[in-house]
Amino acid sequence: MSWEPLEERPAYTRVPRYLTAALAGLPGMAQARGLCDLARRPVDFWPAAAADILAYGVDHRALLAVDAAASDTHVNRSSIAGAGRGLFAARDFLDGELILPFYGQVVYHDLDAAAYEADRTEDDKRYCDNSLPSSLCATAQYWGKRSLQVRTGARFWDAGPELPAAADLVSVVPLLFCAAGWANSPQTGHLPNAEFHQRAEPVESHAELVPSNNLMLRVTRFIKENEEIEVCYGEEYDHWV
Ligand SMILES: C[S@@+](CC[C@H](N)C(=O)[O-])C[C@H]1O[C@@H](n2cnc3c(N)ncnc32)[C@H](O)[C@@H]1O
Repeated sequence: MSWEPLEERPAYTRVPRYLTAALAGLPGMAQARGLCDLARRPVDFWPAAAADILAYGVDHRALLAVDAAASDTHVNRSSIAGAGRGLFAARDFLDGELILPFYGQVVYHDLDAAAYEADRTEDDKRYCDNSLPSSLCATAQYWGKRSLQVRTGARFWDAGPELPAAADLVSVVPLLFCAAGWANSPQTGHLPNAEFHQRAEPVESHAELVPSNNLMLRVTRFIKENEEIEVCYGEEYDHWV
């Protein structure tokens, strides 16, 4: 199976090769067809393509496990009390290593405010591409909790004429199966062992998703096998709500 980008599309507008290749190994012809389709689409169309795949019955937790395993990590109960689940190293990682990509959907408005608007119905509070069935859409509150504010800078991001000009800082909601989206921040008094690293490569206009490999988790000090990977939500990426 070939996973080359569509004609005239830049290389980053693909599902990460390791992910598609691993997913393609899952059983079922329908899944395989769906995964091929996802791999061939530019990143802007992922939400719709992902919905198709999920509709075939792929469990997003299985995809998450595959995504994590492909980067020698796993998602498990956090070592931090009350923090839910977290991201763990499945092998030793050296200082400076790029661990795995953070990819997800860009949301151009204030998730925080939306989550607490009392007069909106539950349906209104769901955020998704129109093509996603509502059962697969996360609520604003869920997205708010898991979103990361990414400073794009004009040179990174030309939001396009139909989007708000203030796309300098956008909320990015990781896809359900993006393992990097499960990294916690260290407890007070503890030091992080990783950071977000944004590649200084311009992103094309109208990008609705942060492409894979644009934003990576990078090791900042030696991480031992089975240690939790913790990242400060920091000055650049300062707002896990
Ligand atoms: C990106 S999510 C990380 C995955 C999350 N632990 C989960 O199970 O969904 C960020 C959320 O994790 C929790 N969290 C992260 N770091 C934490 C910490 N040091 N202490 C307590 N909760 C934390 C907070 O609920 C935060 O909104």
